[in-house]
Amino acid sequence: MKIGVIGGGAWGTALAQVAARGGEPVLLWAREADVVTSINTRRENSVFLSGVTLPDTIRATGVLGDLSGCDALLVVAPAQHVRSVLGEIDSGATPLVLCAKGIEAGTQLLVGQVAGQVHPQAPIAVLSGPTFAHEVAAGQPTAVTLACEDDALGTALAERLAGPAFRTYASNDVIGAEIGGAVKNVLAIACGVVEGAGLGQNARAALIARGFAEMTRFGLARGARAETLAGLSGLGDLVLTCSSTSSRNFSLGVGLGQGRSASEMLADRRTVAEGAFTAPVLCQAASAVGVAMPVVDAVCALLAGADVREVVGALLARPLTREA
Ligand SMILES: NC(=O)C1=CN([C@@H]2O[C@H](COP(=O)(O)OP(=O)(O)OC[C@H]3O[C@@H](n4cnc5c(N)ncnc54)[C@H](O)[C@@H]3O)[C@@H](O)[C@H]2O)C=CC1
Ligand SMILES: O=C(CO)COP(=O)(O)O
Repeated sequence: MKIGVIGGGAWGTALAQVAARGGEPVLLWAREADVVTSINTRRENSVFLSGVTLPDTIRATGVLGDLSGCDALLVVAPAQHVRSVLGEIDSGATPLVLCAKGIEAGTQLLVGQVAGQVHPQAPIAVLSGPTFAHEVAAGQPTAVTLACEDDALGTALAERLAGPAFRTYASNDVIGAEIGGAVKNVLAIACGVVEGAGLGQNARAALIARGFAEMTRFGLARGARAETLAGLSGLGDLVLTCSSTSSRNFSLGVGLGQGRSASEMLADRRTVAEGAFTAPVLCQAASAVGVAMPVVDAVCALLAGADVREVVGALLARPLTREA
């Protein structure tokens, strides 16, 4: 199965390396000419994943049409750009494996649903889980969910991408796998705020648990299965990104907690903090299905410039309620 990768950021590059581990050729499309040059001439993506030597079997291209001979495409562009990038490629019925984590602004669609609209003939799969790109690239043990409604295709993809230190768990809950990854990015911002504002470890643990309750309520309302949300792509990824400054979303939250403005921190950065884009869409999507997400609402308020102490005070002052 020849794999193509759409997106030459840190995660697309690490996944190209995963796919190339058995010696198979992998073609990676990158939007930036300097990324294409860096990979093809220096065997390194010095822009988004510096310090990692890539094998000769990974070739980069700036031409999306070059991917047309691939048997499956990993889609690793940021969530808000998936529609436009996929719109530029004529991949027919080639399976698309969505690896971005987010909800599209305007439509409130998960990226797999966006891909299904743009390429109705293509089988859709989702790869998601607790996966910092630099750890995967370093060959450190990692496990992911590979979700696909077509069990045979899902199993084939899971086997193709698995490696000695990269375990893939097959699932057919595509929506569940996507919702975990999208929602945890917003909750990671909240946990970063706790860190930045010095609110303590009790608060962070409470946010992870109550955030997981919000993820579960929203996920069930959108058709996810509870066991998927409690698995690698949900709770697993939530715990990872809510406890590490390696997470861009957590780090953005740390800055917010220290009183910095989101727009200042997001201006001019080349790397993506998906939670900042997902948060406002998630607030609307939750309200559309009648689900309360107070932590997500608080993140939206902070991203819009509200005062940290006031937002935290308002969260704590809500009427007492039952846990479940
Ligand atoms: N970095 C990580 O550890 C992981 C990232 N992800 C997800 O993978 C997706 C991609 O993230 P990264 O590879 O980390 O990105 P990155 O932050 O390393 O790089 C930014 C990416 O955004 C792309 N980009 C910027 N503007 C664009 C535009 N107008 N159109 C198309 N692409 C554009 C760049 O080409 C580049 O590929 C995100 O949804 C992220 O949540 C998932 C798991 C792990
Ligand atoms: O999704 C990730 C790890 O699973 C990466 O998290 P950040 O985008 O917050 O860095």
